[in-house]
Amino acid sequence: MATKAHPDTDYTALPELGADVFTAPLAKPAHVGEDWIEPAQTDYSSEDHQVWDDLFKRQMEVLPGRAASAFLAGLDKLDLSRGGIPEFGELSEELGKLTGWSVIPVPMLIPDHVFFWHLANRRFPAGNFIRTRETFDYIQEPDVFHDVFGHVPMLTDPVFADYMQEYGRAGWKAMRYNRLKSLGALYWYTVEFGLIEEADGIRAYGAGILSGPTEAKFAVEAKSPNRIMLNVDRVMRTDYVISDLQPTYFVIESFEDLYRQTVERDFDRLYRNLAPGFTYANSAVIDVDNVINKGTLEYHLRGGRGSGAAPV
Ligand SMILES: C[C@H](O)[C@H](O)[C@H]1CNc2nc(N)[nH]c(=O)c2N1
Ligand SMILES: N[C@@H](Cc1ccccc1)C(=O)O
Ligand SMILES: [Fe+2]
Repeated sequence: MATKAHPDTDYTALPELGADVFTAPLAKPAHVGEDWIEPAQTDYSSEDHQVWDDLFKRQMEVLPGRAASAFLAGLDKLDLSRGGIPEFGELSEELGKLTGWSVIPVPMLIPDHVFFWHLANRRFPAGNFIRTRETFDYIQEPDVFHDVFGHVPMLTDPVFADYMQEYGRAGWKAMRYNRLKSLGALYWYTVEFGLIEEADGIRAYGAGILSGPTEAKFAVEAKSPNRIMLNVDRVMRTDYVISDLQPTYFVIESFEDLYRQTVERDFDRLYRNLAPGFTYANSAVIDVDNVINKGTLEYHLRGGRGSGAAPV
């Protein structure tokens, strides 16, 4: 009989789901296996590569002075400015030398437990496809530009790289406590939309901020959003929107501080005390908050995306 991996201690084999570790199934395309890895990266057209180059150029016009230094250093270390959609094999080779991570192609959003399993093994699942000109400004599904440009440079930072692996390891426990949404909020407010205090001011390290020009400006310098120091107990109770700019961003002092607040703390007690849903609205400022600046929320009060409100 095949031995079954124990989700909290053995990260080598994909654990089987059961009544205690359950996530909603996603329709798996027939050409991928249980690991959801694409047999090969897409054979991109020259237009696909051109879309990448244009997205890259647009980001480089806004990121200096707004992106975290770890991110900009990562772009450099991986030579991501050389043009065209990176080949994942070559990219993994370079990244592997730096922090032991690799990048694997996946077709779309993959099930939570598979996503966690890859992260726990220092494999970053990246969307294979690239957006088109029609969806140039905004897509909801993560494509290769969001995943590779936005996430992969941060994986060159040794502390952040460890945090990502530990996040993957943390997933199954959260599932057993039925608190995946709470852990998901932590991912959202750090990995996707995190800000960091640097000597020259606040900078972005979250991939959702760094992969688009509007949010890069909005998150770092607009008057609308709240900017609050990260507090894990608070963030894991906070709702989030996936379809618009964030009303609130959470700020870390350093990646070491993020690591201390999360990896070096046992979440069991926290999970036991968390309500199954969210307690705080994504625009709320509450008593315990260490507020850097309280936003006007003007953008959201005017109706947000689709209303024509300026992201100010
Ligand atoms: C909560 C969980 O970490 C998150 O929703 C996962 C699920 N599956 C994913 N799948 C892909 N391809 N990319 C992602 O960022 C995620 N995120
Ligand atoms: N230390 C957390 C795990 C964790 C690591 C990294 C990020 C988030 C959570 C736990 O005991 O569950
Ligand atoms: Fe992402």
